[in-house]
Amino acid sequence: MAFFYMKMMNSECTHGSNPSRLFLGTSTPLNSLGSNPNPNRSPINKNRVQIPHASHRASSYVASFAAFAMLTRSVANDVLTVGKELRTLADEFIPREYQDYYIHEMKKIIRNKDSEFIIVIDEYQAQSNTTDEMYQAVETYLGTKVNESCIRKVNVCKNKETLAITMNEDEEIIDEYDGIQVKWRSTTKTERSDEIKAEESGLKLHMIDADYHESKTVIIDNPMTFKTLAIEPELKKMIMEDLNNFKDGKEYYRRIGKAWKRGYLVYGSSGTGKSSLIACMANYLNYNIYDIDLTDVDSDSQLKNILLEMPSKSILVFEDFDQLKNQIGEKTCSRLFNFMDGIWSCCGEERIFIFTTKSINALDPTLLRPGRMDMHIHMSYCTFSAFKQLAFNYLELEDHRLFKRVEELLQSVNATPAEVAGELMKYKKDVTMSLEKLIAYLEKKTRL
Ligand SMILES: Nc1ncnc2c1ncn2[C@@H]1O[C@H](COP(=O)(O)OP(=O)(O)OP(=O)(O)O)[C@@H](O)[C@H]1O
Repeated sequence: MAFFYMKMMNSECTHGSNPSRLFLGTSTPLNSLGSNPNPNRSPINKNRVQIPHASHRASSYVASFAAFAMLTRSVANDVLTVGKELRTLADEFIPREYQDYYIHEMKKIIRNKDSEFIIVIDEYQAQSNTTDEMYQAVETYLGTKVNESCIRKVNVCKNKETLAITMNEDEEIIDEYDGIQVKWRSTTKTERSDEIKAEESGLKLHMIDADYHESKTVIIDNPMTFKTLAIEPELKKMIMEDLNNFKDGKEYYRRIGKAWKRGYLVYGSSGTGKSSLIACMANYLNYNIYDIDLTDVDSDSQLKNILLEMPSKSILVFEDFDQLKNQIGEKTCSRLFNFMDGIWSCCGEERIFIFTTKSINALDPTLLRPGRMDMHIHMSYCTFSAFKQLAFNYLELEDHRLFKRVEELLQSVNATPAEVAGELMKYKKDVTMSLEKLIAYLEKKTRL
């Protein structure tokens, strides 16, 4: 078994010149200790585990590492008794708030027989921009293991009057813990930094399953912005102001003692732009969208793990919640609400929850309870001002003699923005023809 300790540039961080990230991983399937690992397989692409950021003293983490090695060994020795072993060892060694997390991860690894995995430890905590204690603990520990014959970097820690000797790049350290040989490696080469660059290049939709594997990540090319979204201008203004207040609200939320999160209920018929609004919000805030599959969630800790795994600056979407609720059942639903309202909601910051539904009447009143959803957004059928926005988007048209007729028709017929956009797109080279076709379409609807 080998652990990898990788140091790498982290373009997410804004601190100093070389913020780092540690990777601690196995290169051997845990259930087959002693078998030959494939040296060509990079551990970077395997199960990735982001350690929840620290609030404990460094010594807890050293204990966690020790426990981790023991857990790994117990898994390798006896898979059948692993559940019990994990719980006992976790009780003994792992800080309480991380126990479920560790156990969940270990079980995941065991289920996946050919598993390799990595634990990622960032040098800086994303939310508070302070140095991560676990990172420091490992770095200090490795400082005692380095090969003294090498010339190396010595860090003088401000305020601490201590010298920290750190590993050189690409240096390997063979270590042993309780009979298990481990290898630490430090490197600046980073597949992860390429990944991060890719992440930064577009709006991403992450689909997370109940085992909170990030099962699929799709880069969505949805350029919808508040400039192009066709809704009533007052509503647009209200949503944008709300998002601005939320984004700048760190101090405010802290002062009033509330978790820095916001819930939106977006409702309206199919084609009124609910998904477009979500894409628009994500583009505006530069957040990623997480589409979470809750159908297989069957315990509190599983749900907690999924939700705690969500990074800050994320939008968690529960689409067609009335239907989803039928699939996931009452229990999961109330677990979700409890999470959102309860103490756990304070873990993680800058999170937006969006629930959508085609019919607000089909929703459980508990979701509509005051204080649960901060804002209810009704996506209406196409109004005249929404039509003008669509005409501008699709035909670059600000005014036309046929607008009057379209306005009259939209007052008496329910047409969604998607329907109107569809008609406008058909003859985009001839604007008059395009409007005439739209008018014919709306007139036909009035007769239905
Ligand atoms: N308000 C809108 N502004 C601009 N374009 C819109 C709007 N509503 C719908 N569209 C257009 O119609 C398409 C479909 O809309 P969208 O998927 O956002 O509707 P929806 O309400 O989420 O529908 P569903 O409930 O069926 O998922 C969008 O890709 C967009 O091109």
